[in-house]
Amino acid sequence: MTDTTMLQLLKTIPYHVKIVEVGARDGLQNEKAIIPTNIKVELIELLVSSGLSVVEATSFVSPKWVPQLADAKDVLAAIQNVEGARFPVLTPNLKGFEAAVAAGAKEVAVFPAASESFSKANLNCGIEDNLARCRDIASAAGSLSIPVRGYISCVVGCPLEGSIAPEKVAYVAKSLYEMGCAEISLGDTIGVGTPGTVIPMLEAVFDVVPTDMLAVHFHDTYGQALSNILISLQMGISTVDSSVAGLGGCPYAKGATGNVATEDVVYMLNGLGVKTNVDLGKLMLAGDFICKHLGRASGSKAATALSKVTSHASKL
Ligand SMILES: CC(C)(COP(=O)([O-])OP(=O)([O-])OC[C@H]1O[C@@H](n2cnc3c(N)ncnc32)[C@H](O)[C@@H]1OP(=O)([O-])[O-])[C@@H](O)C(=O)NCCC(=O)NCCSC(=O)C[C@@](C)(O)CC(=O)[O-]
Repeated sequence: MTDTTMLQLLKTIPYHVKIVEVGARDGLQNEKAIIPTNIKVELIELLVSSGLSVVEATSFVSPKWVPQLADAKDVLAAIQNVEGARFPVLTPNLKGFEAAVAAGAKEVAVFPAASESFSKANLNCGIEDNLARCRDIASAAGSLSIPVRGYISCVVGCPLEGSIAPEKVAYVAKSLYEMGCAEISLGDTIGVGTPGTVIPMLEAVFDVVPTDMLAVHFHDTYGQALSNILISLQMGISTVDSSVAGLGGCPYAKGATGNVATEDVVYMLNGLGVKTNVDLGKLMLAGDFICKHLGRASGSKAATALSKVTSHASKL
């Protein structure tokens, strides 16, 4: 292939991609054994030192629903002086928002679903009631100049309802946009999407929200995340959520495995010549650190392969 053909194929890919690291929140929320706060804090510090500029830190949700993140206040307190990144936190209602602000949060995220059944399973209320809660948070955040990210779960498929129509996603995206969300992240919560379902979903959302306000959030249950990210980049998306070592899974989405691994995303973007400002070697140290603590192998194919190459090379 000539350089010109390659450039033609890649010309719509952005020059720079912002990675939103969700490992410390989405990655850990499903872990059964409670992880000590100092381990979470050290993970966040290692992630920041790899160059990641947005590291989602925790959630101010009910500890009865997500026991793993019951130490949200302590995590935020411990990272107050960590510089170099923003630390958004999830807030499902005003109670969570107020607790987050009191703990020092400077950015929050609301998280409605495009599926009525998943909304009830995850938040104990339907889409409309939850959007009303999101509006309350957006309004309270607006008066404190706190930016709000809006996540939409189940953008192509739901563990309870199956396929989700693109119009449903566009409806929730428009609602989040109109209430003033600064960024809207489109989540394939159970990782069932392929470019065949992601393209029509993105097209529907592009009709109602400016493309530069959108992010994509893929779980890798069916091994489709990188192809879904690539097609999203080709369609103009330049913000990608991912989780170090591919940690993750939603406690209310049975069977869903981890998020796409940040190391795999960075490896692909490096290969495409796209800037991320993330040092892959330092990112792998963060992945090693948390995998050692969890006592399991990394879910990142790139990190696994690169560490074998490195240990092989060191023996030569
Ligand atoms: C929304 C609720 C709270 C409703 O849960 P509920 O049971 O209906 O709440 P409630 O208002 O009846 O309160 C029940 C108890 O929770 C307390 N409570 C109430 N709110 C809070 C709060 N904010 N922080 C701390 N405590 C809280 C409240 O004070 C009360 O305590 P009690 O009187 O029984 O001792 C619950 O359903 C909840 O916390 N859900 C969150 C579940 C969750 O975090 N799921 C994972 C998120 S991941 C996701 O959604 C997908 C995403 C974003 O990653 C994208 C993707 O992957 O695609």
